[in-house]
Amino acid sequence: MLQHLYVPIEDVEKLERVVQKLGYGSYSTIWLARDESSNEFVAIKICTADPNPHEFDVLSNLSSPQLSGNSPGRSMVPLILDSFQIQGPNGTHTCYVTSPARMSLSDAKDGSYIRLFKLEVARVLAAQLAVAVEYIHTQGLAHGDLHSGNVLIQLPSGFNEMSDEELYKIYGEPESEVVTRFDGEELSPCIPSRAIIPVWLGEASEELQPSDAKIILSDFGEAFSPAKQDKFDPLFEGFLAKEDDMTCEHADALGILPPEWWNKWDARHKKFSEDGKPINRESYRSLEDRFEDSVQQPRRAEKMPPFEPAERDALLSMLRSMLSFRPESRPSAKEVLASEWMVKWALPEYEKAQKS
Ligand SMILES: Nc1ncnc2c1ncn2[C@@H]1O[C@H](COP(=O)(O)OP(=O)(O)OP(=O)(O)O)[C@@H](O)[C@H]1O
Repeated sequence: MLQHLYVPIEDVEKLERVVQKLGYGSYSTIWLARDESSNEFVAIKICTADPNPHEFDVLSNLSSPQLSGNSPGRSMVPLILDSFQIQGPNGTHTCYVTSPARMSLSDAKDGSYIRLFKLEVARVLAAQLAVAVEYIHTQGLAHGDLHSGNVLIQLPSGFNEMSDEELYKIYGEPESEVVTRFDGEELSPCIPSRAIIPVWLGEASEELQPSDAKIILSDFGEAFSPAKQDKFDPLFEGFLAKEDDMTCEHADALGILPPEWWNKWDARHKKFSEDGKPINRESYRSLEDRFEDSVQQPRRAEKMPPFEPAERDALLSMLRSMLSFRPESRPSAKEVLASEWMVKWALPEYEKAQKS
């Protein structure tokens, strides 16, 4: 708990023009506020009491006006519009102002019973993600924590025209809950006395339209410079899964590991013949099987068009190359943008959405 020293709500309420809470993470709370000069909504990220938040440094560098101004990827990273500090009982909280967002992709799915996007929207989102990642790579950075909770959707145009009263009428006023201890003891002064529940500005994934599907790639807390630092993560991790089970899943989906790794994996004999055929198993799912039961079948069940075979094959071919076991065999973001699926399906859909 001591590393996660949040700001007391009273200190947030002292900030002028904070109107709602947008979200929270392990290292911050994020608030919707109105910029006094432009009258537009902004997001204020208030970090936990950490004298030197890594993300702030990264985003400050990315926001530098010297960096290529008109690259489309630049509009998809949260540029810092302003920054200040709050002193609280836990120490100094760095606060920075960025564009506000409506929801993350995972929020949009959680807000839906069917958890699917329109095919056009999925293409537009994937194209922008590749553009954004390629942009940050050109700035010498790797994001380090790409997942659907960190891809945010921008607020719809027209949101800024809303008055605070209209905002509260449509989305509700801030609701808070008193913070108590399980053992009934007094809270220490470093724990906020109340917590505000984040507002829901989002909509169900299937309702999102291509023209509204504009992303902001957020959470640069794990970003790093590959030229200065190596970082290794497994392609997939499982919650509570054993390492051998995860390795088996990798080999089922993507084929056997490179020989020098395969030969070191002793448990392979229990699950595979020496030439990599699955043995002693009732179920075994290749990448194509997983795509069929996790993407195509749910789409058909909800009467949403599935991927046509030519597009599916191009998409799987791009994904398979991105999931190569050896990092050096994986395409760069630039090469991903040049893949058949991007060129024939995703990027044209993105261009169409920009014009509409
Ligand atoms: N600009 C923004 N506009 C709207 N909501 C945002 C914005 N930035 C972040 N959020 C929301 O707040 C949540 C937490 O943000 P973020 O992941 O950046 O915080 P964090 O403290 O670095 O968290 P963690 O490292 O635990 O993910 C996000 O999942 C998102 O829902």
